[in-house]
Amino acid sequence: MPRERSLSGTIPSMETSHEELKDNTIIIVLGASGDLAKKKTFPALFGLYRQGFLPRDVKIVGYARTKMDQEEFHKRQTSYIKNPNEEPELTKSIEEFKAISTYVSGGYEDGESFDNLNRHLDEIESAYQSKERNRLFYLALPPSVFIPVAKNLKEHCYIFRSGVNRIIIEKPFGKDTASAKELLESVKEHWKEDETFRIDHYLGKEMVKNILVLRFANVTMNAAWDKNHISNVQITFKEPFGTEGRGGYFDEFGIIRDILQNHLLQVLSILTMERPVSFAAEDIRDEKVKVLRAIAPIEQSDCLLGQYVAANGKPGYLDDDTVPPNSVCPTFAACTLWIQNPRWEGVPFILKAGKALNEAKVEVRIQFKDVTQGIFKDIARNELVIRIQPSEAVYLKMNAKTPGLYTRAMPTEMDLTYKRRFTDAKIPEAYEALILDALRGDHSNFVRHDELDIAWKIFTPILHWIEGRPGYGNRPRPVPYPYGSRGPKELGEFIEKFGYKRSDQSYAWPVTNVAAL
Ligand SMILES: NC(=O)C1=CN([C@@H]2O[C@H](COP(=O)(O)OP(=O)(O)OC[C@H]3O[C@@H](n4cnc5c(N)ncnc54)[C@H](OP(=O)(O)O)[C@@H]3O)[C@@H](O)[C@H]2O)C=CC1
Ligand SMILES: O=C1O[C@H](COP(=O)(O)O)[C@@H](O)[C@H](O)[C@H]1O
Repeated sequence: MPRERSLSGTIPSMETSHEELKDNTIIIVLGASGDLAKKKTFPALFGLYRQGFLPRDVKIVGYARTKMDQEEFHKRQTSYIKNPNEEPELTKSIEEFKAISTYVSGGYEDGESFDNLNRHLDEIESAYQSKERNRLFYLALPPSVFIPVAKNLKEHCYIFRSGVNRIIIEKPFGKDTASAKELLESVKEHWKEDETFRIDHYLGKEMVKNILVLRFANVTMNAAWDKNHISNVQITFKEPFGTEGRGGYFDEFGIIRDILQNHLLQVLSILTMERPVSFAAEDIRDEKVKVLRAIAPIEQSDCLLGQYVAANGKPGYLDDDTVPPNSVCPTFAACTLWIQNPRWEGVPFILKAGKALNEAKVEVRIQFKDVTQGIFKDIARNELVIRIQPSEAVYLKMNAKTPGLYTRAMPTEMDLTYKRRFTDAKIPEAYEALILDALRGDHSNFVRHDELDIAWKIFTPILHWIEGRPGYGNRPRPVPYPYGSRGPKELGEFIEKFGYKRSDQSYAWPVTNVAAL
């Protein structure tokens, strides 16, 4: 098994398996009756299967408590697969996908159910020509059963000889530093770090993966990537729908645990880490950990919390029957983080996320400092925007001379919109990319245990404050914002406080009519 050297030259304590699972592999999806499996896992598996990326003769086994026959399982398994017959040049059909998929029902706590699952797996494997057997377990399950399932899989379904076992775990990985530690330790009792793949699906998104290339493959970008050139950074997640139907789950977690502590912090770490020695998983993750360790726990005064209320015919958060009345759970949060290292000292990183907002958008907006005034006055700042979704794009807002017989600057942009630039490219779904990485044994885009620990240390104090734990000061009340709005009305002032300047010069995209200026 190859080992990688870390930056400091020492061998990391965890071993990293790069073995690609090619033959004799079963992918077992636990929680196969649930939402995640239906909406993300099975469509991603089908996407990989039809493009020929799954191991030869792969089999898929669904496992959950719900009792259903194979037909019902196949119906659910394929219910979110859009246009399965599109792209006829791809060889595999949805019928073939169903044919390689079977279902076993059983509980999560009792060993007997897992013995039953194991018998089913043994039966599939009895047809193999060689001794090698590989099992990839995907836990599409609520965290309350992670520990018993990880234990039962190890005790009842693990292959001890001639094969590779891997386990994929979905967030949330705990609720604060202490609970995450407990969860990590319990899973570690049964599964080694190199067998464990902790998914943060934002790490599988094309534009998030692009950040390292944009930064380190371009001298121009890299040269301006520090406190001397950058004034402030916003990493924004906006969803145009509320928590309707999911309020019970959401209320226990809130927007900070749902989005900021994992997805946005991961983006931040890639955006700000130093150049890794190589693209090897441990080199990348070592650098991410280093920068995360330089971030101080978030201050209460650096937070703006909101909760949506009914507007435009849409219900408020508290109108959901599954939400406790008077809940003060934030559905919007903006939190400013500070990195205490020589590159980033003094640059505010504003992480903001909200449900029930005016649009669907995830982007990174890097605002550069003012140019020297004198020959220019009130000129717009440069902004580099990396739009993660929808419609992947990178654009640099920059000033140019207004065409014609004027000497006047105007805001315009250099625009790399993916669908225009790469007309025939198929951008993979995040889950497709990550499941393929797990099959290849590549941990680069998965969360290492120490990353997680530091991520929780940054957020735990404000989470305890929001929960009203003793010793954290007065419990905050989120400010209301209307469903479908940009968020709390206080947001503009909050962002300005950290240096963001909204240009009042007219900016028109995609076309500027000079005659109308
Ligand atoms: N390749 C492409 O597709 C390109 C597209 N464009 C388009 O051009 C338009 C302008 O681009 P851009 O300047 O980047 O984006 P926006 O004008 O949408 O947003 C700029 C910033 O201002 C904030 N903002 C937006 N509306 C308000 C408001 N009413 N009051 C206060 N703050 C506000 C936004 O915050 P928040 O998001 O939190 O509301 C964001 O931080 C956009 O529609 C963009 O999509 C431009 C260049 C290239
Ligand atoms: O993890 C989560 O992410 C989704 C948003 O994912 P995206 O890929 O559609 O951007 C969010 O809706 C959900 O609340 C959260 O748990």
